[in-house]
Amino acid sequence: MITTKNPYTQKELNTYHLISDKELKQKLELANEQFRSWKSLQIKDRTKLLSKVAELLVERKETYAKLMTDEMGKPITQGIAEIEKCAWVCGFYAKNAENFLADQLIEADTYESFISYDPLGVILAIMPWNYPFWQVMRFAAPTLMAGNTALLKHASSTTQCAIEIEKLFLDAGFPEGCFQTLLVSHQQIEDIIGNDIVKAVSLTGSEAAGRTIAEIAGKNLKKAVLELGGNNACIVLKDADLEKYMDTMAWARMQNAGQSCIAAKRFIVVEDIYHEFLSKFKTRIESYVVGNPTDSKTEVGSMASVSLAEEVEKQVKKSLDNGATVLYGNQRDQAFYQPTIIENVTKDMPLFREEVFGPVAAIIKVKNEEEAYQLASDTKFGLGSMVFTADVDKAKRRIDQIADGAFFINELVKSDPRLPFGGTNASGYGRELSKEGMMEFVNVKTVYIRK
Ligand SMILES: O=CCCC(=O)O
Repeated sequence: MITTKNPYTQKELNTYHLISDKELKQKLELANEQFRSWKSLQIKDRTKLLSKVAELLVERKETYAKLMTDEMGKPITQGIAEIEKCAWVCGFYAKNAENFLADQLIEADTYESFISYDPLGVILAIMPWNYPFWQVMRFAAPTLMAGNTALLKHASSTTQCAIEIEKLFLDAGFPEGCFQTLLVSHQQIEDIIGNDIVKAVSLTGSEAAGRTIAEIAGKNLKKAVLELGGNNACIVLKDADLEKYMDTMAWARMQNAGQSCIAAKRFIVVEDIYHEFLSKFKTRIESYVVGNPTDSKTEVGSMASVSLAEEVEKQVKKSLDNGATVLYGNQRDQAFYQPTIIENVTKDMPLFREEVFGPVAAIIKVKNEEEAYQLASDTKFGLGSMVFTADVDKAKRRIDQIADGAFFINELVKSDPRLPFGGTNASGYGRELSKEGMMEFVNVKTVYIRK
């Protein structure tokens, strides 16, 4: 049984029953059966359906945003923006899928040779609560367009979002079984991955979840794409344009109440600009409208649950016990955590070492640029890094030293349907979005013809 709760009001929302093993078997068989006809459909027909999904998303954006606000506390305006981004990713793959999937001729020592991109079959997605629509749609759009069918195990706290997403595909005209939401237990997930019908798994979630799913997938020789946690550094060099980029830097941490894998978690600031940065950063953080996520003026709402906020509180407390200091904020009321700035953070503290999934900016002062880059990469995670500097050419010379999946100069790390998205090391492997993301769940088949 799943019970959902509004994190801001603490009111219970709904209860749901998990499906039985027998129902699960039927759903898996339906997905497999549908795969046979779905993969044979002309790509043009598949893309028409995805364009319809994009249309419905735009039509229903207020309803879906309200649902996210209720289930996980996302401010309503950020929910609307999330749904618009979902429509964008659907439009992007509707436009580009045919081109991405076209046979690729490769000259070899024969009459004809080429690569053909075939779907794999039924793909399982395990998705988290922080971007309940976006993370599902960025998986589903390329995966379905490639001719696969999809199963979704969503975070239980966003169960109604999961149900609505299945309905969205059906309403757009996708045949039954193309996209199904599964309300299942952890034990059932293991059975699903082990089932011969399921060919691969995509997980967006924590490092711990990644290790578990990778182990199950590995044992069953199933491909996995893992998009896990991050501990992105935001490097601020002495020539950074603070006037121009302060909003971007602050938002890099506070978007979605800090609950983003790609948020700027560690601000590494060179001493020459430290005081100016901190004073401007504090002014910006103080100015955020916080509180009720249903209010269209709210910028930082509630976190997604009391336990998540308590976890952040513990990480902050341990860091304060070790010498860090509060510059601003650090009040918690149930699931609401005030935007917070913590100074004097050092390498040994949870605020430096661990992923902090809430609205807390850790500030680290360094002597120079060299030390800044060195500390930025001193993490087991590898989702992305960002640097703010006027000398873009110099920053570009650092590209090959950044072992992350992304390096953004004068911009916050963000996802974009046109660009690959994913991490290295403890942030996982594989890519989502762009052509690369679509290629994760296809059979890259060599065709070789003699005549
Ligand atoms: O938590 C992951 C970040 C989601 C995104 O912005 O694409």
